[in-house]
Amino acid sequence: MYFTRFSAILGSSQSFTPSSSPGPKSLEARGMEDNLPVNVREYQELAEKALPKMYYDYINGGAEDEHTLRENIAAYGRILLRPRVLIDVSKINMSTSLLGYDMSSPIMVAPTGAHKLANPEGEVATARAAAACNTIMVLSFASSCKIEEVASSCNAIRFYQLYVYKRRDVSATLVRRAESLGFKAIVLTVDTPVLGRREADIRNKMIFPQPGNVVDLMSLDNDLGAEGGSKLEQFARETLDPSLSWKDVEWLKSITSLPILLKGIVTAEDARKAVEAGAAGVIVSNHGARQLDYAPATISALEEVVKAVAGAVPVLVDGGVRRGTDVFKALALGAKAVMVGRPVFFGLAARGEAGARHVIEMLKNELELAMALCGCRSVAEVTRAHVLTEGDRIRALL
Ligand SMILES: Cc1cc2nc3c(=O)[nH]c(=O)nc-3n(C[C@H](O)[C@H](O)[C@H](O)COP(=O)(O)O)c2cc1C
Ligand SMILES: CC(C)CC(=O)C(=O)O
Repeated sequence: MYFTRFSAILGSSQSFTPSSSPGPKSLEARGMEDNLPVNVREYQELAEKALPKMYYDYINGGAEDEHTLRENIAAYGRILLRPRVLIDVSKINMSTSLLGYDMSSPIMVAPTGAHKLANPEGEVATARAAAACNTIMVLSFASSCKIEEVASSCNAIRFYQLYVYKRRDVSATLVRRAESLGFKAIVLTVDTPVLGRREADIRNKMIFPQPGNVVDLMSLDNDLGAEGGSKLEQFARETLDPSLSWKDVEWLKSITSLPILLKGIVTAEDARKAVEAGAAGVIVSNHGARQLDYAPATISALEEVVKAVAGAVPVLVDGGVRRGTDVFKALALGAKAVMVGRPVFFGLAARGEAGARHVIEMLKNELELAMALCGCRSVAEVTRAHVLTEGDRIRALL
């Protein structure tokens, strides 16, 4: 259905094939080929046309007034760049590594649930796109595809995102499966003890397909939502454990030897606790503004967390990254890497695996350009001095 709608938009003969000489200079990488979207915003427009409203609203929406949703993007816009000139930028190296795993750039795929809402191939297509871009994908606990299908779809470095369910055995089983299937880390999401209030989903009576991994492990009420409202909300109420606390990090450590990253931290206090608890990494995230409205924009919270962590573990950030310059700003403020959620989902909805891949490649190309124009030849050369934040401007006036 999605492809039929999309074909009408883009022409059914269009397909994105990787350039034989990949690199920032190729026309395709610059998005100059006929009709291909040239930026994330255009992919979002295509996704909106391709998807049923209920699914587009689920993917795009945020919590309550969507203040934080707007802020996640707007706060990037308030950070200015301080380019340095007359530096030889004929060679730019964007590569980096996380927990010892190499990536071609500091742009990773955030865990987002239910990719079959966007494309029949679901997370298998996303995983292939991430693998083609040599980056790490974090597979959602709420994936449509089974973890085994994704693991066997391609040779890539993958992390596994975990929700702690009331049924601890279900969470524990999936952690063990991830470990045995070669996933390299567990990303424990800590900002969702209960689901945020997503009013578009409530209005649309959002139907959330049961996640592929969960179907066999527990019986869920198929008639969720019979009283109206969002089925996702009822699914979350049935499954998520609101008693999740710091002691559960200990529990998780007791059932896996994989490194554990905590996703959903936006304060210095919690960042310090995460390090004390033995986290191997901290992910500054507000869940794409889908949980607590009026939580800070993640790029505004990043520096506080980076300072609190003081280099003990890597800090990642997600939320609102739509441009390579956003990635650059996050690096300058101390992030080891960024994760992108909706942009990849939009690419997948618009053009399947090719679209998801093109979105990541576009962001990489934009980052490369930003680095060149700021005089940075490697990610290590991107420093705090390359950005001017609102805080900097206020301090300069005092
Ligand atoms: C449709 C959708 C589904 C998501 N599902 C999950 C999930 O299953 N687990 C999780 O930890 N975060 C989930 N997230 C949050 C993302 O991991 C990430 O924090 C967020 O999308 C980043 O913001 P961005 O979409 O602006 O890039 C989801 C986000 C979206 C948009
Ligand atoms: C609660 C999950 C099932 C999905 C999720 O994390 C999300 O929609 O933000």
